[in-house]
Amino acid sequence: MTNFNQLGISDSIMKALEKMGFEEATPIQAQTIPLGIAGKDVIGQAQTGTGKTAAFGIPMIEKIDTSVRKIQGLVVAPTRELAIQVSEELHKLAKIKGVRTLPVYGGQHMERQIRALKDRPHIVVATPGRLLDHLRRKTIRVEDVKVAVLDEADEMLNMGFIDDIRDILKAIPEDRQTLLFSATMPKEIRNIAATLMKEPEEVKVKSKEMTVSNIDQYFVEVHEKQKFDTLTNLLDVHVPELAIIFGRTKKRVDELTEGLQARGFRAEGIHGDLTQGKRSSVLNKFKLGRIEILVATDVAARGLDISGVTHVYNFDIPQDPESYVHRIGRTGRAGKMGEAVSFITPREVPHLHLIEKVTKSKMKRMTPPSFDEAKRGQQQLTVQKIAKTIEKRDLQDYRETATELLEEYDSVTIVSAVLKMLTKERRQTPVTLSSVQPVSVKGAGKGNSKNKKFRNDNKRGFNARKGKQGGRNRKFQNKRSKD
Ligand SMILES: Nc1ncnc2c1ncn2[C@@H]1O[C@H](COP(=O)(O)OP(=O)(O)OP(=O)(O)O)[C@@H](O)[C@H]1O
Ligand SMILES: [Mg+2]
Repeated sequence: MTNFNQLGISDSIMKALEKMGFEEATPIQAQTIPLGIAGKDVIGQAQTGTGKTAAFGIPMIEKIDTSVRKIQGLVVAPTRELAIQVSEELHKLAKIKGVRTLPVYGGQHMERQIRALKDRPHIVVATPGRLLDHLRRKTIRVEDVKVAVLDEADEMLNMGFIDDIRDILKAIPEDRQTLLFSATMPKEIRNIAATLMKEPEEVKVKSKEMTVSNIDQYFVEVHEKQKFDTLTNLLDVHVPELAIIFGRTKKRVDELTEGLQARGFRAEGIHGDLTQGKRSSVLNKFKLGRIEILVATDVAARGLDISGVTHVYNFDIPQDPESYVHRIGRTGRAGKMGEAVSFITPREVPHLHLIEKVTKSKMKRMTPPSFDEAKRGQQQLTVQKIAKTIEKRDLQDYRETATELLEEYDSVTIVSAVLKMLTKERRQTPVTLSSVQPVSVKGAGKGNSKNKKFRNDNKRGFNARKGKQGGRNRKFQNKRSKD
């Protein structure tokens, strides 16, 4: 265990860390903060939820000269929600020093954003598309950037973003410091990364598995048509505090959300086709616990740090193993426990094994609960509600009627009727989803190196997600770069 005061951090940030309740540095922080402060380029890889944001944020904040009203630190992150979150975390670390941070992302009002940029923040956290937009319009100045960070570096250097990232980095002076962080870093991506950096120090927090050990990982083998009923049964038995359910496509997310709502769950969906206003409001409601289930595409897979997420369900198994690692990493963060359940159709079993092999982790088989078990789960919820009402002790007004009822019926019959009235009987609402193709590992390659397999699968995953032909791919990039 390392104390932050051993890492050469200045007083104002030390105070911020104390205020944030960070007592000890995590391993990735202990290993990369001194390198970052020393001005080195760093590629940092550590598991999800282990504090990579502060690992790049602290050295960046250290380099900011607050007397100079220019952008000196630039972080690029793949999604809008992540840009906002990273900006907030940096703000917490930097405000005592007087460093001003600004998130800049697609879907936000352009004029307002330009005004905010004119106000000269010290650090900007941006999504790539919108950042390029500003660079082209010359509404952002990056000539004074001393530290550039790619958060979720492998995603940022994935084929869909690579050209954008090159263009962005070209605009920043070469004597900059470049920091790249992610929980996953396939070798081919690391090679690309090295071309953008100066003698980077590679720090990989050693662990046997790519996933964190405090996430219990399960799989449920289930036929496509039974997936939805299995999901609601599981939710009734698990009773998650907050759960994220990942679906493969936007349409799938919409259908799942509607289905869950129809069965009485407080669920809302998030994906790239929604307006930014809707995306933000859904995420805020989820953070506040006003909805209990967030249904999402991979747009919510990376980086999001929402405390209280106890369960992640892969309703559809992700194509690539990295996506699996990031998705399940939305739970089990900062040392807390979490549970991840992946649905596998019988034809997808080989894909499950591939994910296990690449991530070096094992998923335990979970027997799906029966309808009766789910029913008992639902009733338990009602029992809890009744117990809470009893504890409040303000039942005086009801006693007379209760006594009369007891003269007419026996107590078990009365309580059963109350339970029935208060329990959501979900199965009365049938839900059918459009069918989807199973994920397959065909063409994953039989090379003897795991990396090769990983790479192949990774590419396939990319194609499957982002359109197979070059043309469609391009279209996708355009769409994405508008972010
Ligand atoms: N040293 C620390 N002590 C206690 N909590 C910490 C510490 N460092 C970070 N945290 C908290 O841990 C949580 C996870 O941190 P963060 O989001 O930076 O993880 P990450 O490694 O970037 O994960 P991901 O790979 O999913 O992006 C955050 O809530 C953060 O505030
Ligand atoms: Mg992160």
